[in-house]
Amino acid sequence: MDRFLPLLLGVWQQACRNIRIDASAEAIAAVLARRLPLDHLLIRQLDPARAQLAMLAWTGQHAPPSTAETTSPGVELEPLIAWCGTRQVVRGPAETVTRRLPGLLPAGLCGNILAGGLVLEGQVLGAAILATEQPGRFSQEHEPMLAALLDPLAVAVQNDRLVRELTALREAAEADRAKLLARLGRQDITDPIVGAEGGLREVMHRVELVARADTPVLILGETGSGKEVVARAIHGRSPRASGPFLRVNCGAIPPELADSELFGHERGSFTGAAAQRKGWFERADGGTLFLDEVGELSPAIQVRLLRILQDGTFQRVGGERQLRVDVRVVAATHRDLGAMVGAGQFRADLWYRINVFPIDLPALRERPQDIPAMATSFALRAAARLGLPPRLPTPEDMERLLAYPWPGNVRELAAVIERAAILGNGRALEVPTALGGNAATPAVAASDPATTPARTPAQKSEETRDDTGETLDEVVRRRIEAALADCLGRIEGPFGAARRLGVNPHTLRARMRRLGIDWTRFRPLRP
Ligand SMILES: Nc1ncnc2c1ncn2[C@@H]1O[C@H](COP(=O)(O)OP(=O)(O)OP(=O)(O)O)[C@@H](O)[C@H]1O
Repeated sequence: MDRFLPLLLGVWQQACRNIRIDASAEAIAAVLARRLPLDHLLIRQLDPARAQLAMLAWTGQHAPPSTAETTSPGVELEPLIAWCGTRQVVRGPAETVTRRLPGLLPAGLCGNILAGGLVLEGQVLGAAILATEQPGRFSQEHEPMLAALLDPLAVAVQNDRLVRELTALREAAEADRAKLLARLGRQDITDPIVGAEGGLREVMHRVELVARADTPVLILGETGSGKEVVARAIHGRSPRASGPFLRVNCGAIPPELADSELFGHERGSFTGAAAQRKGWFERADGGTLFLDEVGELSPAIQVRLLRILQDGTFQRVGGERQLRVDVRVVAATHRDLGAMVGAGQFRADLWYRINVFPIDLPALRERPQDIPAMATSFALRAAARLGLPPRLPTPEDMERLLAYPWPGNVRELAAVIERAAILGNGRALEVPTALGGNAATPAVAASDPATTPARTPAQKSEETRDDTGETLDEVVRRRIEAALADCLGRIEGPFGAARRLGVNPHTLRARMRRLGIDWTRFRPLRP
């Protein structure tokens, strides 16, 4: 073995330096040619599971134009796979080797052959074939030499295989991403921030200031005003941008699961904990964790959160080990956390910790100058998502949009524009119908919207009916119908009527049955 050491070292170096097999085969062949008679080095890949044999590399002057040759039909691969597994070296004229191991040599290869199987961690990968065009040039002393070289050659094949797998996975992930973005009508996963130069100028200034620091940020704003968009902007401009950005809706986690959701659990730590699970903090390691609706966390979780914010350590539920993560926390709430602290509902020490750098996000009605650009951007996005020709709001539409107080903020505006696009079906944007009669008249808009408390469309219909003399059932019917119209007939889910009305979907369905309300009437595209 010692006499092959310089050769072996040279081949290992080339196998490790070159990731793709065509490059490593060329480099290895050049090293081998200094010690061996060699015209061609061939690397064949064997896939025992699919019974496939393919040519990975073929070096030398008379290499074939393509190395894509695969198994000839009818070739029985079992004996070849078994031989590769033994890692024995064969030597002899091409015809003799072919008779002994059918399928090993590609058609057209003649001369003298030295070949051995490539195996890594017990898995048969393929075979390496050394060939000279003149007969009889390999001798017995070359056999142990090739046997010693089979390991680095197997590593070269494995590197190539792993790179191909990674490339295929990356391409599949990119294709999925492109497909999903096309369905969302976007070019990029991050939302373009409309209004960055307008109503959000001050917000974006604060985002730029804080992004590069690693301090916690607290974003304060009404529901749907764009708190997540701002949190993503902070992450995207921070040194953690290439790390994960994860959003947790603290209000949606059942209190009894909050501990395990945020910090993970060990296997068997409670009934149903069948396997170990990483919590949100661990999954966000190296990135940003966006704790939305942070005011909804229970007092017990607030204590644990304070600890992880103070020293970065935590324990999984049922675990004894102290774990450490490097996570930046961006929290958000639509609640008045200061008042909650005063009322004893939120820990003062946690509030000080997350309130280092608050960002106040104005409600949409406080920045009407952004509405035209947003409506246009959402109209284009809706058209792309729905596969319709782009239709933009008319000046009259803009007036209506500007007159409406947008209690649901940007999210509501996006939903109205999408509804308008669906209703218009590519001909126009049906903004008046999409606003569903809820749009404030210019007279209403003239009353100072900034001082008008946010009202849902359903709330507004409630206010006007007092003097109409409606029965209770009629009132309920009107509210349900208004919510269904707003939610395009959807009952369940985050954008469903049940959520909007604050009732359980089962309760809503039961009421609808009793009142004879047919949700299909509210679906925009009825067959
Ligand atoms: N400035 C903006 N430019 C473009 N789109 C925006 C902007 N602000 C918000 N949006 C869009 O409005 C919708 C709601 O935004 P986002 O989810 O960030 O609001 P939020 O305040 O986090 O809501 P919630 O309080 O319900 O968690 C999203 O679809 C988002 O893309």
